[in-house]
Amino acid sequence: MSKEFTFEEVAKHNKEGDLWIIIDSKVYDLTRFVDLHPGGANVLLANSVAGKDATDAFFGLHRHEVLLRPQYKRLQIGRIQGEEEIIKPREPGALSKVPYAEATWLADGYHSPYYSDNHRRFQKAVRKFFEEVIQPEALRCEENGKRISQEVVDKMSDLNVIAMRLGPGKHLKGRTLMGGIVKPEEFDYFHELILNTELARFGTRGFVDGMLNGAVIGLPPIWNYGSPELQAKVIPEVLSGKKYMALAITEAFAGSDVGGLQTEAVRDGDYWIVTGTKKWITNGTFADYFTTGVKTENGLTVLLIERGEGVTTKPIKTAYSPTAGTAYVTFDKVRVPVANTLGKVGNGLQVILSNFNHERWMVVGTSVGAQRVIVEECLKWSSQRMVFGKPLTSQAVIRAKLARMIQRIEACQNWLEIITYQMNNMSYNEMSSKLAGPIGLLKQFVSKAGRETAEDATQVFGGRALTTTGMGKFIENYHRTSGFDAILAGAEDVLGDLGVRQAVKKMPAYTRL
Ligand code: HEM
Repeated sequence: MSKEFTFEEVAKHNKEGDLWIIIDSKVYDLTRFVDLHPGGANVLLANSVAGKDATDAFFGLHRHEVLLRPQYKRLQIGRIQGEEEIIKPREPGALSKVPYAEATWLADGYHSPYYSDNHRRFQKAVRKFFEEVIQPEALRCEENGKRISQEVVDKMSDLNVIAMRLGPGKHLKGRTLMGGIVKPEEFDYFHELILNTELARFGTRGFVDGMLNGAVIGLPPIWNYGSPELQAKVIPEVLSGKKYMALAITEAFAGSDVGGLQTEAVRDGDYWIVTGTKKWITNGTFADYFTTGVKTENGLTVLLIERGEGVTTKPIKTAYSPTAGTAYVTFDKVRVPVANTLGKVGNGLQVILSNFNHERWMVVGTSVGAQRVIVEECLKWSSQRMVFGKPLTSQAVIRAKLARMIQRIEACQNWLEIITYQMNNMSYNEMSSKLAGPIGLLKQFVSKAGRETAEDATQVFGGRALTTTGMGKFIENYHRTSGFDAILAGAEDVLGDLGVRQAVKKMPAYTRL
Protein backbone atom coordinates (compact mmCIF):
# COMPACT_ATOMS: atom_id res chain seq x y z
CA MET A 1 0.00 0.00 0.00
CA SER A 2 2.79 2.43 0.88
CA LYS A 3 4.72 1.58 -2.31
CA GLU A 4 5.45 4.59 -4.46
CA PHE A 5 5.41 4.72 -8.27
CA THR A 6 6.07 7.32 -10.95
CA PHE A 7 3.55 8.16 -13.69
CA GLU A 8 5.97 6.57 -16.18
CA GLU A 9 6.03 3.28 -14.27
CA VAL A 10 2.24 3.12 -14.12
CA ALA A 11 1.98 3.91 -17.85
CA LYS A 12 3.76 0.63 -18.69
CA HIS A 13 0.83 -1.38 -17.25
CA ASN A 14 -1.72 -0.46 -19.87
CA LYS A 15 -3.08 -3.64 -21.39
CA GLU A 16 -5.19 -6.73 -20.84
CA GLY A 17 -3.36 -9.05 -18.41
CA ASP A 18 -1.42 -6.10 -16.92
CA LEU A 19 -3.60 -3.10 -16.13
CA TRP A 20 -2.99 -0.31 -13.64
CA ILE A 21 -4.70 3.05 -13.27
CA ILE A 22 -4.38 6.11 -11.04
CA ILE A 23 -7.27 7.68 -9.15
CA ASP A 24 -6.53 10.72 -7.01
CA SER A 25 -2.82 9.85 -6.68
CA LYS A 26 -3.57 6.25 -5.70
CA VAL A 27 -2.44 3.41 -7.93
CA TYR A 28 -4.84 0.51 -8.53
CA ASP A 29 -4.00 -2.83 -10.11
CA LEU A 30 -7.13 -3.78 -12.06
CA THR A 31 -5.60 -6.75 -13.91
CA ARG A 32 -7.83 -9.32 -12.27
CA PHE A 33 -10.75 -6.96 -11.69
CA VAL A 34 -11.24 -6.06 -15.37
CA ASP A 35 -13.65 -8.89 -16.10
CA LEU A 36 -15.57 -8.33 -12.88
CA HIS A 37 -16.02 -4.58 -13.39
CA PRO A 38 -19.79 -3.78 -13.38
CA GLY A 39 -19.14 -1.11 -16.02
CA GLY A 40 -17.46 -3.64 -18.35
CA ALA A 41 -13.84 -4.39 -19.34
CA ASN A 42 -13.47 -2.22 -22.43
CA VAL A 43 -13.94 1.08 -20.59
CA LEU A 44 -10.96 0.22 -18.39
CA LEU A 45 -8.81 -0.84 -21.33
CA ALA A 46 -9.49 2.36 -23.27
CA ASN A 47 -6.40 4.41 -24.21
CA SER A 48 -7.49 7.34 -22.07
CA VAL A 49 -7.78 5.09 -18.96
CA ALA A 50 -5.32 2.16 -19.06
CA GLY A 51 -2.06 3.12 -17.35
CA LYS A 52 -3.27 6.73 -16.92
CA ASP A 53 -4.67 9.11 -14.35
CA ALA A 54 -8.40 8.27 -14.56
CA THR A 55 -9.54 10.51 -11.71
CA ASP A 56 -12.00 12.62 -13.70
CA ALA A 57 -13.33 9.61 -15.63
CA PHE A 58 -13.85 7.75 -12.35
CA PHE A 59 -15.64 10.55 -10.50
CA GLY A 60 -17.84 11.24 -13.50
CA LEU A 61 -19.24 7.73 -13.13
CA HIS A 62 -18.94 6.54 -9.53
CA ARG A 63 -19.58 7.79 -6.02
CA HIS A 64 -16.49 8.03 -3.80
CA GLU A 65 -17.92 5.32 -1.57
CA VAL A 66 -17.12 2.72 -4.29
CA LEU A 67 -13.40 3.11 -3.59
CA LEU A 68 -13.98 2.73 0.15
CA ARG A 69 -15.73 -0.64 -0.13
CA PRO A 70 -13.32 -3.31 1.23
CA GLN A 71 -13.45 -5.42 -1.96
CA TYR A 72 -12.29 -2.45 -4.07
CA LYS A 73 -10.05 -0.81 -1.50
CA ARG A 74 -7.70 -3.77 -1.72
CA LEU A 75 -7.13 -3.13 -5.44
CA GLN A 76 -4.90 -0.24 -4.41
CA ILE A 77 -1.23 -1.22 -4.62
CA GLY A 78 0.42 2.08 -3.80
CA ARG A 79 0.53 5.75 -4.67
CA ILE A 80 2.25 8.25 -6.94
CA GLN A 81 5.57 9.53 -5.67
CA GLY A 82 5.33 13.01 -4.15
CA GLU A 83 1.54 13.31 -4.67
CA GLU A 84 -1.15 13.51 -1.98
CA GLU A 85 -4.78 12.42 -2.24
CA ILE A 86 -7.10 15.42 -2.51
CA ILE A 87 -10.54 13.83 -2.51
CA LYS A 88 -11.33 12.77 1.03
CA PRO A 89 -14.53 11.27 2.47
CA ARG A 90 -16.31 13.16 5.23
CA GLU A 91 -15.50 11.60 8.62
CA PRO A 92 -18.53 10.07 10.39
CA GLY A 93 -20.24 12.85 12.31
CA ALA A 94 -18.35 15.68 10.59
CA LEU A 95 -20.02 18.66 8.96
CA SER A 96 -19.97 19.19 5.22
CA LYS A 97 -18.01 22.14 3.85
CA VAL A 98 -20.17 22.39 0.74
CA PRO A 99 -22.06 25.72 0.84
CA TYR A 100 -25.71 25.26 1.87
CA ALA A 101 -25.11 21.58 2.67
CA GLU A 102 -25.63 22.41 6.34
CA ALA A 103 -28.23 24.63 7.98
CA THR A 104 -26.86 28.15 8.61
CA TRP A 105 -26.39 27.50 12.32
CA LEU A 106 -23.95 24.68 11.48
CA ALA A 107 -22.08 26.46 8.70
CA ASP A 108 -18.60 27.73 9.50
CA GLY A 109 -18.57 31.40 10.50
CA TYR A 110 -22.36 31.91 10.56
CA HIS A 111 -24.64 32.54 13.54
CA SER A 112 -28.12 31.72 14.83
CA PRO A 113 -30.13 33.00 17.80
CA TYR A 114 -31.79 29.62 18.37
CA TYR A 115 -29.03 27.14 19.06
CA SER A 116 -26.73 26.86 22.07
CA ASP A 117 -23.42 25.07 22.50
CA ASN A 118 -25.42 22.21 23.93
CA HIS A 119 -27.38 21.86 20.68
CA ARG A 120 -24.07 21.82 18.81
CA ARG A 121 -22.60 19.06 20.95
CA PHE A 122 -25.85 17.14 20.68
CA GLN A 123 -25.93 17.46 16.87
CA LYS A 124 -22.37 16.21 16.60
CA ALA A 125 -23.06 13.14 18.73
CA VAL A 126 -26.35 12.40 16.96
CA ARG A 127 -24.81 12.63 13.50
CA LYS A 128 -21.93 10.36 14.51
CA PHE A 129 -24.23 7.77 16.09
CA PHE A 130 -26.66 7.90 13.18
CA GLU A 131 -23.91 7.58 10.56
CA GLU A 132 -22.09 4.78 12.37
CA VAL A 133 -25.00 2.75 13.70
CA ILE A 134 -28.26 3.75 12.00
CA GLN A 135 -27.11 4.44 8.43
CA PRO A 136 -25.83 0.90 7.65
CA GLU A 137 -29.09 -0.48 9.07
CA ALA A 138 -31.13 2.08 7.10
CA LEU A 139 -29.46 1.05 3.83
CA ARG A 140 -30.02 -2.64 4.60
CA CYS A 141 -33.67 -2.24 5.61
CA GLU A 142 -34.56 0.12 2.75
CA GLU A 143 -33.27 -2.60 0.43
CA ASN A 144 -34.64 -5.77 2.05
CA GLY A 145 -37.84 -4.22 3.39
CA LYS A 146 -37.39 -5.80 6.83
CA ARG A 147 -38.11 -4.18 10.15
CA ILE A 148 -35.23 -2.45 11.89
CA SER A 149 -33.25 -5.06 13.88
CA GLN A 150 -33.74 -5.37 17.63
CA GLU A 151 -30.00 -4.98 18.09
CA VAL A 152 -30.07 -1.48 16.58
CA VAL A 153 -33.30 -0.62 18.43
CA ASP A 154 -31.56 -1.61 21.67
CA LYS A 155 -28.62 0.68 20.88
CA MET A 156 -31.06 3.53 20.26
CA SER A 157 -32.88 2.82 23.45
CA ASP A 158 -29.59 2.81 25.44
CA LEU A 159 -29.20 6.45 24.37
CA ASN A 160 -32.94 7.08 24.82
CA VAL A 161 -33.35 8.06 21.18
CA ILE A 162 -36.91 6.75 21.04
CA ALA A 163 -37.92 8.75 24.11
CA MET A 164 -36.27 11.90 22.73
CA ARG A 165 -38.10 11.55 19.42
CA LEU A 166 -41.31 12.12 21.37
CA GLY A 167 -40.12 15.59 22.27
CA PRO A 168 -39.49 17.39 25.55
CA GLY A 169 -41.60 16.36 28.52
CA LYS A 170 -41.93 14.37 31.69
CA HIS A 171 -41.28 11.06 29.90
CA LEU A 172 -37.59 12.12 29.76
CA LYS A 173 -37.31 12.58 33.52
CA GLY A 174 -34.56 10.45 35.07
CA ARG A 175 -33.25 9.31 31.68
CA THR A 176 -29.67 9.72 30.46
CA LEU A 177 -30.01 11.37 27.09
CA MET A 178 -27.40 10.77 24.40
CA GLY A 179 -24.93 9.54 26.98
CA GLY A 180 -25.62 12.55 29.23
CA ILE A 181 -24.89 15.31 26.69
CA VAL A 182 -28.23 16.94 27.38
CA LYS A 183 -30.11 16.95 30.68
CA PRO A 184 -33.79 15.95 30.49
CA GLU A 185 -34.89 19.41 31.66
CA GLU A 186 -32.68 21.07 29.01
CA PHE A 187 -33.99 18.98 26.14
CA ASP A 188 -36.12 21.19 23.89
CA TYR A 189 -37.78 21.15 20.49
CA PHE A 190 -34.51 22.19 18.79
CA HIS A 191 -32.88 19.02 20.14
CA GLU A 192 -35.77 17.05 18.72
CA LEU A 193 -35.52 18.91 15.42
CA ILE A 194 -31.87 17.88 15.22
CA LEU A 195 -32.90 14.22 15.59
CA ASN A 196 -35.47 14.57 12.81
CA THR A 197 -33.25 16.38 10.33
CA GLU A 198 -30.28 14.07 10.96
CA LEU A 199 -32.43 10.98 10.53
CA ALA A 200 -33.48 12.02 7.05
CA ARG A 201 -29.98 12.29 5.63
CA PHE A 202 -29.51 8.71 4.40
CA GLY A 203 -31.70 8.79 1.29
CA THR A 204 -33.88 6.04 2.77
CA ARG A 205 -37.35 7.56 3.06
CA GLY A 206 -39.13 4.29 3.87
CA PHE A 207 -36.73 3.64 6.73
CA VAL A 208 -37.34 7.13 8.17
CA ASP A 209 -40.92 6.09 8.76
CA GLY A 210 -39.93 2.55 9.71
CA MET A 211 -37.71 3.82 12.52
CA LEU A 212 -40.47 3.70 15.09
CA ASN A 213 -42.43 6.65 13.80
CA GLY A 214 -45.53 4.79 14.93
CA ALA A 215 -44.44 5.34 18.52
CA VAL A 216 -43.81 9.04 17.95
CA ILE A 217 -47.38 9.55 16.78
CA GLY A 218 -49.18 6.74 18.62
CA LEU A 219 -47.83 7.14 22.15
CA PRO A 220 -48.70 10.78 23.03
CA PRO A 221 -52.44 10.03 23.28
CA ILE A 222 -51.56 7.37 25.90
CA TRP A 223 -49.74 9.78 28.17
CA ASN A 224 -52.12 12.65 27.53
CA TYR A 225 -55.33 10.67 27.89
CA GLY A 226 -54.59 7.10 29.11
CA SER A 227 -55.27 5.80 32.61
CA PRO A 228 -52.27 5.58 34.99
CA GLU A 229 -52.38 1.78 34.77
CA LEU A 230 -52.30 1.85 30.99
CA GLN A 231 -49.47 4.36 31.02
CA ALA A 232 -47.45 2.28 33.49
CA LYS A 233 -47.72 -0.78 31.25
CA VAL A 234 -47.39 0.65 27.75
CA ILE A 235 -45.02 3.63 27.95
CA PRO A 236 -41.92 1.74 29.22
CA GLU A 237 -42.43 -1.08 26.70
CA VAL A 238 -42.65 1.33 23.78
CA LEU A 239 -39.91 3.74 24.83
CA SER A 240 -37.49 0.86 25.34
CA GLY A 241 -38.26 -0.38 21.83
CA LYS A 242 -39.52 -3.72 23.12
CA LYS A 243 -43.01 -3.13 21.72
CA TYR A 244 -44.05 -1.39 18.53
CA MET A 245 -46.91 0.96 18.10
CA ALA A 246 -48.95 2.42 15.25
CA LEU A 247 -51.46 5.23 14.99
CA ALA A 248 -54.51 3.79 13.24
CA ILE A 249 -56.82 6.57 12.13
CA THR A 250 -57.01 6.65 8.32
CA GLU A 251 -59.40 4.38 6.47
CA ALA A 252 -60.12 3.70 2.82
CA PHE A 253 -63.43 5.42 3.69
CA ALA A 254 -61.96 8.46 5.43
CA GLY A 255 -58.67 10.33 5.15
CA SER A 256 -58.71 14.07 5.70
CA ASP A 257 -62.39 13.87 6.75
CA VAL A 258 -61.56 12.17 10.04
CA GLY A 259 -65.21 12.56 11.06
CA GLY A 260 -66.18 10.00 8.41
CA LEU A 261 -64.45 7.01 10.07
CA GLN A 262 -66.45 3.80 9.85
CA THR A 263 -64.57 1.47 12.19
CA GLU A 264 -67.10 0.91 14.92
CA ALA A 265 -66.87 0.14 18.64
CA VAL A 266 -69.95 -1.21 20.41
CA ARG A 267 -70.06 -1.51 24.18
CA ASP A 268 -70.42 -4.99 25.74
CA GLY A 269 -70.04 -4.75 29.54
CA ASP A 270 -66.41 -3.95 30.35
CA TYR A 271 -65.37 -4.30 26.72
CA TRP A 272 -65.67 -2.55 23.40
CA ILE A 273 -66.28 -4.81 20.41
CA VAL A 274 -64.37 -3.24 17.53
CA THR A 275 -65.01 -4.01 13.87
CA GLY A 276 -63.61 -2.24 10.84
CA THR A 277 -60.53 -1.61 8.71
CA LYS A 278 -57.69 0.91 8.60
CA LYS A 279 -55.50 1.70 5.63
CA TRP A 280 -51.97 3.14 5.06
CA ILE A 281 -51.06 2.52 8.70
CA THR A 282 -47.35 3.28 9.09
CA ASN A 283 -45.52 0.62 11.17
CA GLY A 284 -48.80 -1.36 11.23
CA THR A 285 -47.11 -4.52 9.91
CA PHE A 286 -44.90 -4.69 12.99
CA ALA A 287 -47.10 -3.03 15.60
CA ASP A 288 -48.06 -4.63 18.92
CA TYR A 289 -50.37 -1.73 19.82
CA PHE A 290 -52.71 0.39 17.71
CA THR A 291 -53.88 3.81 18.89
CA THR A 292 -57.14 3.65 17.02
CA GLY A 293 -59.88 6.08 16.07
CA VAL A 294 -63.34 4.45 16.20
CA LYS A 295 -66.95 5.49 15.81
CA THR A 296 -68.99 5.15 19.00
CA GLU A 297 -72.62 5.94 19.72
CA ASN A 298 -72.00 9.62 20.42
CA GLY A 299 -69.14 10.49 18.09
CA LEU A 300 -65.50 9.50 17.73
CA THR A 301 -63.47 7.81 20.44
CA VAL A 302 -59.81 6.74 20.60
CA LEU A 303 -58.92 3.29 21.93
CA LEU A 304 -55.65 1.48 22.49
CA ILE A 305 -55.98 -1.90 20.80
CA GLU A 306 -53.46 -4.64 21.45
CA ARG A 307 -52.58 -7.11 18.70
CA GLY A 308 -54.45 -10.33 19.47
CA GLU A 309 -57.50 -12.28 18.42
CA GLY A 310 -59.37 -10.55 15.60
CA VAL A 311 -56.51 -8.18 14.67
CA THR A 312 -54.82 -8.87 11.35
CA THR A 313 -52.35 -6.78 9.38
CA LYS A 314 -51.42 -7.07 5.74
CA PRO A 315 -48.48 -5.15 4.21
CA ILE A 316 -49.48 -2.61 1.55
CA LYS A 317 -47.09 -2.18 -1.35
CA THR A 318 -46.23 1.50 -1.63
CA ALA A 319 -43.70 3.55 -3.60
CA TYR A 320 -41.29 3.32 -0.70
CA SER A 321 -39.72 0.44 1.15
CA PRO A 322 -41.79 -2.12 3.14
CA THR A 323 -39.44 -1.36 6.04
CA ALA A 324 -41.94 1.44 6.86
CA GLY A 325 -44.38 -1.36 7.72
CA THR A 326 -47.30 0.29 5.90
CA ALA A 327 -50.29 -1.95 6.53
CA TYR A 328 -53.93 -2.62 5.98
CA VAL A 329 -55.33 -3.41 9.40
CA THR A 330 -58.49 -5.40 10.01
CA PHE A 331 -60.33 -5.48 13.34
CA ASP A 332 -62.82 -8.32 13.41
CA LYS A 333 -64.97 -8.22 16.55
CA VAL A 334 -61.92 -7.43 18.66
CA ARG A 335 -62.57 -7.30 22.40
CA VAL A 336 -60.92 -4.21 23.86
CA PRO A 337 -61.12 -3.45 27.61
CA VAL A 338 -63.03 -0.23 28.33
CA ALA A 339 -60.00 0.73 30.44
CA ASN A 340 -58.13 1.20 27.14
CA THR A 341 -60.27 4.21 26.22
CA LEU A 342 -58.12 7.31 25.68
CA GLY A 343 -59.92 10.43 26.82
CA LYS A 344 -63.66 10.74 27.11
CA VAL A 345 -66.01 8.65 25.02
CA GLY A 346 -67.12 10.80 22.08
CA ASN A 347 -64.16 13.16 22.50
CA GLY A 348 -61.92 11.36 20.00
CA LEU A 349 -61.69 14.19 17.51
CA GLN A 350 -59.95 16.36 20.08
CA VAL A 351 -57.54 13.52 20.98
CA ILE A 352 -56.73 13.02 17.30
CA LEU A 353 -56.45 16.67 16.33
CA SER A 354 -54.33 17.70 19.30
CA ASN A 355 -51.83 15.02 18.28
CA PHE A 356 -51.50 16.26 14.72
CA ASN A 357 -49.40 19.40 15.28
CA HIS A 358 -46.39 17.54 16.57
CA GLU A 359 -46.66 14.88 13.88
CA ARG A 360 -46.83 17.47 11.09
CA TRP A 361 -43.92 19.41 12.53
CA MET A 362 -41.90 16.16 12.65
CA VAL A 363 -42.66 15.43 8.97
CA VAL A 364 -41.52 18.97 8.13
CA GLY A 365 -38.23 18.36 9.98
CA THR A 366 -37.45 15.11 8.16
CA SER A 367 -38.46 16.68 4.85
CA VAL A 368 -36.11 19.61 5.42
CA GLY A 369 -33.27 17.23 6.39
CA ALA A 370 -33.74 15.20 3.21
CA GLN A 371 -34.14 18.26 0.99
CA ARG A 372 -30.87 19.73 2.16
CA VAL A 373 -28.99 16.57 1.24
CA ILE A 374 -30.46 16.84 -2.27
CA VAL A 375 -29.13 20.40 -2.54
CA GLU A 376 -25.67 19.18 -1.52
CA GLU A 377 -25.82 16.28 -4.00
CA CYS A 378 -26.74 18.67 -6.82
CA LEU A 379 -24.02 21.17 -5.95
CA LYS A 380 -21.40 18.42 -5.87
CA TRP A 381 -22.59 16.68 -9.02
CA SER A 382 -22.92 19.81 -11.11
CA SER A 383 -19.40 20.88 -10.06
CA GLN A 384 -17.76 17.55 -10.90
CA ARG A 385 -19.74 16.50 -13.96
CA MET A 386 -18.05 17.60 -17.18
CA VAL A 387 -20.17 18.38 -20.23
CA PHE A 388 -18.79 19.81 -23.46
CA GLY A 389 -15.44 20.04 -21.66
CA LYS A 390 -16.74 22.16 -18.78
CA PRO A 391 -18.44 21.47 -15.45
CA LEU A 392 -22.26 21.43 -15.45
CA THR A 393 -22.20 24.57 -13.29
CA SER A 394 -21.00 26.51 -16.33
CA GLN A 395 -24.53 26.15 -17.77
CA ALA A 396 -26.81 29.03 -16.77
CA VAL A 397 -29.88 26.77 -16.79
CA ILE A 398 -28.28 24.53 -14.14
CA ARG A 399 -27.22 27.51 -12.00
CA ALA A 400 -30.81 28.81 -12.16
CA LYS A 401 -32.07 25.47 -10.84
CA LEU A 402 -29.48 25.51 -8.04
CA ALA A 403 -30.57 29.02 -7.10
CA ARG A 404 -34.20 27.92 -6.72
CA MET A 405 -33.20 24.85 -4.70
CA ILE A 406 -31.07 26.87 -2.31
CA GLN A 407 -33.78 29.51 -1.87
CA ARG A 408 -36.37 26.84 -1.15
CA ILE A 409 -34.32 24.97 1.47
CA GLU A 410 -33.32 28.18 3.22
CA ALA A 411 -36.91 29.43 3.29
CA CYS A 412 -38.16 26.08 4.63
CA GLN A 413 -35.45 25.88 7.30
CA ASN A 414 -35.95 29.43 8.52
CA TRP A 415 -39.72 29.15 8.80
CA LEU A 416 -39.37 25.79 10.54
CA GLU A 417 -36.95 27.28 13.08
CA ILE A 418 -39.19 30.21 14.00
CA ILE A 419 -42.11 27.79 14.51
CA THR A 420 -39.86 25.55 16.61
CA TYR A 421 -38.93 28.57 18.71
CA GLN A 422 -42.64 29.22 19.33
CA MET A 423 -43.09 25.61 20.43
CA ASN A 424 -40.29 26.04 22.97
CA ASN A 425 -42.15 29.00 24.45
CA MET A 426 -45.73 27.76 24.47
CA SER A 427 -47.77 25.32 26.54
CA TYR A 428 -49.32 22.32 24.80
CA ASN A 429 -52.71 24.04 24.73
CA GLU A 430 -51.26 27.26 23.36
CA MET A 431 -49.56 25.26 20.63
CA SER A 432 -52.87 23.61 19.74
CA SER A 433 -54.67 26.91 19.41
CA LYS A 434 -51.92 29.09 17.96
CA LEU A 435 -49.79 26.79 15.85
CA ALA A 436 -52.19 24.41 14.07
CA GLY A 437 -52.67 26.94 11.26
CA PRO A 438 -49.02 27.98 10.86
CA ILE A 439 -47.81 24.36 11.00
CA GLY A 440 -50.41 23.41 8.36
CA LEU A 441 -49.20 26.20 6.08
CA LEU A 442 -45.57 25.33 6.75
CA LYS A 443 -46.10 21.68 5.95
CA GLN A 444 -47.77 22.49 2.65
CA PHE A 445 -44.97 24.91 1.75
CA VAL A 446 -42.20 22.46 2.66
CA SER A 447 -43.66 19.45 0.88
CA LYS A 448 -44.36 21.47 -2.27
CA ALA A 449 -40.84 22.92 -2.16
CA GLY A 450 -39.47 19.40 -1.71
CA ARG A 451 -41.21 18.09 -4.79
CA GLU A 452 -40.08 21.04 -6.88
CA THR A 453 -36.53 20.40 -5.71
CA ALA A 454 -36.93 16.70 -6.54
CA GLU A 455 -37.97 17.67 -10.09
CA ASP A 456 -35.09 20.10 -10.53
CA ALA A 457 -32.59 17.61 -9.11
CA THR A 458 -33.81 14.97 -11.55
CA GLN A 459 -33.09 17.31 -14.44
CA VAL A 460 -29.64 18.11 -13.05
CA PHE A 461 -28.73 14.41 -12.70
CA GLY A 462 -30.46 13.21 -15.89
CA GLY A 463 -30.72 9.42 -16.34
CA ARG A 464 -28.72 8.83 -13.16
CA ALA A 465 -31.68 10.15 -11.18
CA LEU A 466 -33.73 7.22 -12.45
CA THR A 467 -31.56 4.41 -11.06
CA THR A 468 -31.74 3.18 -7.49
CA THR A 469 -27.96 2.66 -7.21
CA GLY A 470 -24.94 4.67 -8.28
CA MET A 471 -24.44 8.40 -8.66
CA GLY A 472 -28.05 9.54 -8.52
CA LYS A 473 -29.40 7.15 -5.87
CA PHE A 474 -30.31 9.91 -3.40
CA ILE A 475 -32.17 11.83 -6.09
CA GLU A 476 -34.01 8.72 -7.22
CA ASN A 477 -35.16 7.90 -3.69
CA TYR A 478 -36.16 11.47 -2.96
CA HIS A 479 -37.98 11.93 -6.26
CA ARG A 480 -39.89 8.67 -5.75
CA THR A 481 -40.79 9.32 -2.14
CA SER A 482 -41.07 13.08 -1.54
CA GLY A 483 -44.79 12.76 -2.26
CA PHE A 484 -45.12 10.96 1.08
CA ASP A 485 -44.36 14.23 2.86
CA ALA A 486 -47.26 15.80 0.97
CA ILE A 487 -49.77 13.17 2.14
CA LEU A 488 -48.74 11.64 5.48
CA ALA A 489 -50.01 13.51 8.54
CA GLY A 490 -52.45 15.48 6.40
CA ALA A 491 -52.70 16.13 2.67
CA GLU A 492 -50.84 19.31 1.82
CA ASP A 493 -53.75 21.12 0.15
CA VAL A 494 -56.00 20.39 3.10
CA LEU A 495 -53.33 21.75 5.44
CA GLY A 496 -52.84 24.93 3.44
CA ASP A 497 -56.58 25.41 3.58
CA LEU A 498 -56.60 24.74 7.34
CA GLY A 499 -54.02 27.49 7.80
CA VAL A 500 -56.10 30.02 5.93
CA ARG A 501 -59.37 28.99 7.62
CA GLN A 502 -57.74 29.44 11.02
CA ALA A 503 -56.47 32.88 10.00
CA VAL A 504 -59.91 33.89 8.74
CA LYS A 505 -61.47 32.69 12.00
CA LYS A 506 -59.06 34.85 13.98
CA MET A 507 -59.65 38.01 11.95
CA PRO A 508 -60.73 40.79 14.37
CA ALA A 509 -64.35 41.77 13.79
CA TYR A 510 -63.39 45.45 13.61
CA THR A 511 -60.96 45.23 10.69
CA ARG A 512 -61.85 46.92 7.44
CA LEU A 513 -59.69 48.28 4.61
C1 HEM B 1 -10.80 1.15 -8.90
C2 HEM B 1 -11.43 1.34 -10.04
C3 HEM B 1 -12.87 1.07 -10.30
C4 HEM B 1 -13.78 0.40 -9.54
C5 HEM B 1 -13.57 -0.28 -8.18
C6 HEM B 1 -15.05 0.46 -10.24
C7 HEM B 1 -16.23 -0.09 -9.77
C8 HEM B 1 -17.47 0.10 -10.37
C9 HEM B 1 -18.73 -0.25 -9.79
C10 HEM B 1 -18.94 -0.88 -8.41
C11 HEM B 1 -19.68 0.07 -10.68
C12 HEM B 1 -21.22 -0.11 -10.50
C13 HEM B 1 -21.89 1.21 -10.29
C14 HEM B 1 -21.65 1.85 -8.95
O1 HEM B 1 -21.77 1.16 -7.89
O2 HEM B 1 -21.35 3.04 -8.92
C15 HEM B 1 -19.03 0.64 -11.83
C16 HEM B 1 -19.68 1.10 -12.95
C17 HEM B 1 -19.02 1.68 -14.03
N1 HEM B 1 -17.70 1.96 -14.14
FE1 HEM B 1 -16.28 1.54 -12.81
N2 HEM B 1 -14.87 1.14 -11.39
C18 HEM B 1 -13.56 1.55 -11.46
C19 HEM B 1 -12.97 2.29 -12.44
C20 HEM B 1 -13.59 2.75 -13.58
C21 HEM B 1 -12.97 3.59 -14.57
C22 HEM B 1 -11.55 4.15 -14.49
C23 HEM B 1 -13.89 3.81 -15.52
C24 HEM B 1 -13.60 4.67 -16.72
C25 HEM B 1 -14.30 4.92 -17.71
C26 HEM B 1 -15.10 3.09 -15.14
C27 HEM B 1 -16.28 3.05 -15.84
C28 HEM B 1 -17.49 2.58 -15.36
C29 HEM B 1 -18.73 2.67 -16.06
C30 HEM B 1 -18.96 3.26 -17.45
C31 HEM B 1 -19.71 2.12 -15.22
C32 HEM B 1 -21.20 2.04 -15.47
C33 HEM B 1 -21.78 3.33 -14.93
C34 HEM B 1 -23.28 3.43 -14.90
O3 HEM B 1 -23.96 2.41 -15.01
O4 HEM B 1 -23.73 4.56 -14.73
N3 HEM B 1 -14.89 2.47 -13.94
N4 HEM B 1 -17.68 0.65 -11.60
